[in-house]
Amino acid sequence: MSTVGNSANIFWHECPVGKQERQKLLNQKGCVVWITGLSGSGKSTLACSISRELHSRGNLSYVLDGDNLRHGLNKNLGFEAEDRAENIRRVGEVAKLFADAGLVCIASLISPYRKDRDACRAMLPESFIEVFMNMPLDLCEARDAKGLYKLARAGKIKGFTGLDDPYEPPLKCEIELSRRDGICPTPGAMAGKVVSYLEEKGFLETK
Ligand SMILES: Nc1ncnc2c1ncn2[C@@H]1O[C@H](COP(=O)(O)OS(=O)(=O)O)[C@@H](OP(=O)(O)O)[C@H]1O
Ligand SMILES: Nc1ncnc2c1ncn2[C@@H]1O[C@H](COP(=O)(O)OP(=O)(O)O)[C@@H](O)[C@H]1O
Repeated sequence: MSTVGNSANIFWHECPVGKQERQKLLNQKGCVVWITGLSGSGKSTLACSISRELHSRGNLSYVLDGDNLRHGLNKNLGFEAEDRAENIRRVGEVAKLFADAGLVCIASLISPYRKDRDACRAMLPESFIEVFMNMPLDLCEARDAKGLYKLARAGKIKGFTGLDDPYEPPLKCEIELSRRDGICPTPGAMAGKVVSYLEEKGFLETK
């Protein structure tokens, strides 16, 4: 019997079919690809490109997109630091479940605070791949695909990441994606780099 957080008198129940059996069935190893970066840096586009590439290779993946999850699981959270921290904690726990199911879980969230990302990493030793979308603020703002930078500049959105809210870039991540000679690689090229990394590390087969 244990107490975890506010849950007292709880018991962990083991099931006969575990992660190893699921991985053998899927011929892949569960892991979490965690994509972090500013709004407009290309996180969602990359996440979908990775998922498409994995699908074409016969690997099962699932995308957890910050924006999308805020329509349901995280609809009770705002953008204050503590809400962003809870957002990342919650998504980290869900991602861990997907990895335990044997999937390649692709999480794409701004996830601005290093300590929050590191807490997710600590939940997934040896199976957490942090991908930093290192695109400068001026590029993200020039894109402004959702018009949010314009609204933030006009004072209609307070605490917008990169403008009047912090973003702490990774100090040490598995993969850093950035422009080359001022040119942004295509989503396909970036997805290829991530998938090659997963292959090299043995996540895409168990046989
Ligand atoms: N204040 C503020 N700051 C940053 N982003 C904002 C904000 N308000 C709304 N949005 C929209 O929310 C998306 C980011 O949600 P996340 O869950 O990824 O954010 S976080 O990880 O909790 O910081 C983000 O989506 P992306 O552009 O895909 O990153 C925005 O569309
Ligand atoms: N590799 C890329 N090259 C050029 N434009 C891109 C690339 N990736 C994303 N974009 C564009 O940038 C904008 C933001 O992309 P998105 O994936 O929504 O970013 P985020 O999820 O980080 O907010 C979109 O208009 C998208 O088409």
